[in-house]
Amino acid sequence: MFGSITYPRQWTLLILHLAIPSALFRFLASLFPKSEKSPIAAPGAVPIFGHLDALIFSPTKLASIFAASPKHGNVLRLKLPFTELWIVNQASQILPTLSTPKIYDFEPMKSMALRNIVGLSGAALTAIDEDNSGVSTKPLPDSNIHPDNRFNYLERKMTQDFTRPSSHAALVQKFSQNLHQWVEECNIGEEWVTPPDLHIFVRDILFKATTDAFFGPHLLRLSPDLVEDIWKFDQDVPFLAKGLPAFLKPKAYRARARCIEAFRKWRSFALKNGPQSDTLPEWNDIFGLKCMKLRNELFEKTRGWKYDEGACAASDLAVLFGLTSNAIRASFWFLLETLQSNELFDDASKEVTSVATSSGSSLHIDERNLLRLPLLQSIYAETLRKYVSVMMVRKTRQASRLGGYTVPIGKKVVICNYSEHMNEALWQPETGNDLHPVGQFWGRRFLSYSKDAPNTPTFATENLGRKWMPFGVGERMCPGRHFTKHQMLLTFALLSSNFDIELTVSTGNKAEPDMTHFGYGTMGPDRPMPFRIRRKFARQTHKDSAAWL
Ligand code: HEM
Repeated sequence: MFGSITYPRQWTLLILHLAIPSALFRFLASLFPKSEKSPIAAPGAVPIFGHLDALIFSPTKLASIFAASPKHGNVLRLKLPFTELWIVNQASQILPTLSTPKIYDFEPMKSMALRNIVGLSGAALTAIDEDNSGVSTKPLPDSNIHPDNRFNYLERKMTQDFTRPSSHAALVQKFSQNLHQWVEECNIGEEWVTPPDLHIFVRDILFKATTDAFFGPHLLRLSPDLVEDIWKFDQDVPFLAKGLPAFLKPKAYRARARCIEAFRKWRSFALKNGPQSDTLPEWNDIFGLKCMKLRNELFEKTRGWKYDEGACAASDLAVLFGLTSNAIRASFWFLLETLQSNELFDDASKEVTSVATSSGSSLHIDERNLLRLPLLQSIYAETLRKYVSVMMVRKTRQASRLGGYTVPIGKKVVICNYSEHMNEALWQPETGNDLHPVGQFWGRRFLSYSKDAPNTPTFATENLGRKWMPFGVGERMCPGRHFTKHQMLLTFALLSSNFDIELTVSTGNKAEPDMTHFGYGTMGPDRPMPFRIRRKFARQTHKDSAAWL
């Protein structure tokens, strides 16, 4: 109905509408002296609008503000016309902030994300907002919520059931089985074929393998277009997250509505045909992982959720988004970066060979040992260091001391892993001449060489938690991190050992991160990466040991 607003005049009106009252408020506030010292403003603020331009229109500028911020202090202010966020840098401030949920609360931010990104509203959202008991087993001290109404705690507990060892084992086993099946059955033969983009290629394989493993095969069977719609929705998540009105970008809202509809369809099918909870296996092909059924049982018990199929479907969409968005892009970057260096690719392939055997007609990878390979782990860690940027936002539940300042109640603080990941001072290599600036990918950055065994490096984990934080830190640290690592390493292992893959891009035409996703997780590539691919060996001919790799 409406076209997306891209006209400068309309944007200007919108901004003035937002900015003038707040500028007036700031002027009045400035007449009264402040008693507390505030942190200095982050670089790049302009009069009246502060950092609004960077936050809304210029993610590249925002990225440089975060990258430069550690030089200016541990705590800085990101100024907006009507509010401000405090940026928190350096492990000494970040770790306590993210590990003290009774002061730094994630729930209001999660509620805002669910409202803006997946469109949750009404009584379902109220159940989230009214629960101030936190997500630990023990409710927060100032909460008087009845244990049965601790929706946020219970929903998180049911969802994170997928991290229980036997549930995780079922997930990775299904994922691995799906990926092996794709390798066996895809129509890539021994002649070169030339798909137009490595990212789309990897994305499509992994999306199906992962989604079928988590939700069972019926979600995509009932709604095959979800394979496309999810990425249209994903592309516009940064727009949706800002809570701007629908008429500015109707296509974003339409893609989201189609994704939610796909979950409605699946839920109606699964609820009719799924197993009862007293006989719940770890995985079944109707509901997928047990956690999806457990979540649904909670929805059925909770006021505001019980009869709201739209809310349940929207919440399931949030799970799919968390499951696929970041990890799949990261798997693509892992493969791309390794393909871009012959030396790195050869060494990484040798490592894969060391844990591979052929059994009958198919390749067997010892996945447990795959996850321990030092170079592969280093490439995985470097991929996440370079390509993940997540803004972790918290709201203070009470006043507190932070980096020498008093942070008042109700203040939003933001931690972005990118500030640490791009802080040159933290990432100097041990060997002085061998410099690898933080802006460049260096697959061996996380290897440690000992004097006794200089040719057998290990994966360096010392002090890692103080500077490498793609999955966050503390209570809300990502529960999908183990699956992500499994996915990234296995994808590389299976693709590199079964296929010859060559990039066909012209020299210098290297994909860079698409900064429109800055702050929202793993950034995608900013351009297509054409390539060619052929099967290494004819199907059904893997007879002997891994010598053919
Ligand atoms: C490269 C891959 C991934 C990255 C970089 C990533 C990053 C993160 C980060 C930084 C957080 C914490 C946010 C905060 O503290 O504000 C988080 C939370 C979360 N992630 Fe991931 N994630 C990835 C993959 C996954 C996967 C595969 C899943 C599987 C479902 C997942 C599910 C979740 C969930 C459910 C939470 C919320 C945890 C809670 O409420 O306590 N993530 N993720």
